[in-house]
Amino acid sequence: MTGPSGTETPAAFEITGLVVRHGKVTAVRDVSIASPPGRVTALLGPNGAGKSSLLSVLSTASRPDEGTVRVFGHDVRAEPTAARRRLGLVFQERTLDKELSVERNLWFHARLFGMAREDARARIDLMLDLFGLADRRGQAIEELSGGLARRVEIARALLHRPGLIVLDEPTNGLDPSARAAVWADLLLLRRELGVTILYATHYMDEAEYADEIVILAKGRIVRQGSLGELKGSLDSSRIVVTCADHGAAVRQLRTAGFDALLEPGGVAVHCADPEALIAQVVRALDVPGLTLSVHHPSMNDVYLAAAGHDGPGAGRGSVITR
Ligand SMILES: Nc1ncnc2c1ncn2[C@@H]1O[C@H](COP(=O)(O)OP(=O)(O)OP(=O)(O)O)[C@@H](O)[C@H]1O
Repeated sequence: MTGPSGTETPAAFEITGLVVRHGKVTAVRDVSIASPPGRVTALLGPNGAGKSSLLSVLSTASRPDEGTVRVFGHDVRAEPTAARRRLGLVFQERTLDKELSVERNLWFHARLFGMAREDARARIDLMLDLFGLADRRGQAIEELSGGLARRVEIARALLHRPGLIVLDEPTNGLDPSARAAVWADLLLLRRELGVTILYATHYMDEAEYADEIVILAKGRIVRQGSLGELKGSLDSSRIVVTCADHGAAVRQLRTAGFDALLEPGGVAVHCADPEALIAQVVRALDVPGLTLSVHHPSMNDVYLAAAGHDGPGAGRGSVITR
């Protein structure tokens, strides 16, 4: 990738032709993904799709069976220590020492990464401030809520100034308000520190924070793109009509030239731009108790279509305009 000065700047991560096997199981099959610095990438996929196996190789915890993986230009196989120094990791299992204070946990991490005492002290203060943890510095981890402990883990992952933070299901087990707080932290990091983020999640709403979404199934990439691109690839925007006589509504709409379908929630008119057609749909109908609503595909529709299921409206016909 070319930097602002015209010099080549390495990708934050670059995964090429990655294959990961666990004995006879092939968990990741020929996956290639890259990210420039500063981008947020989400990995989605059902259980067993290969997300953790991919993140484990990227984090240098396990080795690739085939392909290459680089972190800021450092090959994880040839230069694992250099790659590791550019990485901040937050994994599913909690790795804080529960009996130690917030500050001691951060301190041990800083020393493990060879940070000088003065630098470590200043950086710990900065992270505690940034994450709203300054008044908790002396508290033992076991006294904190799950959401706060997760914040400490994220603060710790950032201490040694990594350019890339990798999170495997960072909000797993947290309640909705703690999840929202973790995401506020992550988006702040990106804004304030320009950190590149790669995360795996099962929550569809969390995928919407990403610039790039990669959906894996059975070890392969089945969809990839921005949220807008992925939603645009689905033909499931629609106007939904409910009224006292759905049969009459279908007949009237078809007479008017619309491709109307009777669906569980009412009568659907699938089209690329529902807002532009809604007035024509209203004019075509003469039925009691009429209500109309506009639906656009959600991340859930994208995910279900990619995982091989029919989402609401996925793959259905679009409107025939008059
Ligand atoms: N240590 C292991 N030994 C054997 N098989 C494994 C091991 N780790 C993962 N697998 C298998 O590899 C495949 C991919 O698993 P992986 O954990 O990478 O998927 P995942 O997408 O992270 O799933 P989840 O969302 O459940 O965490 C699965 O079939 C899994 O059973």
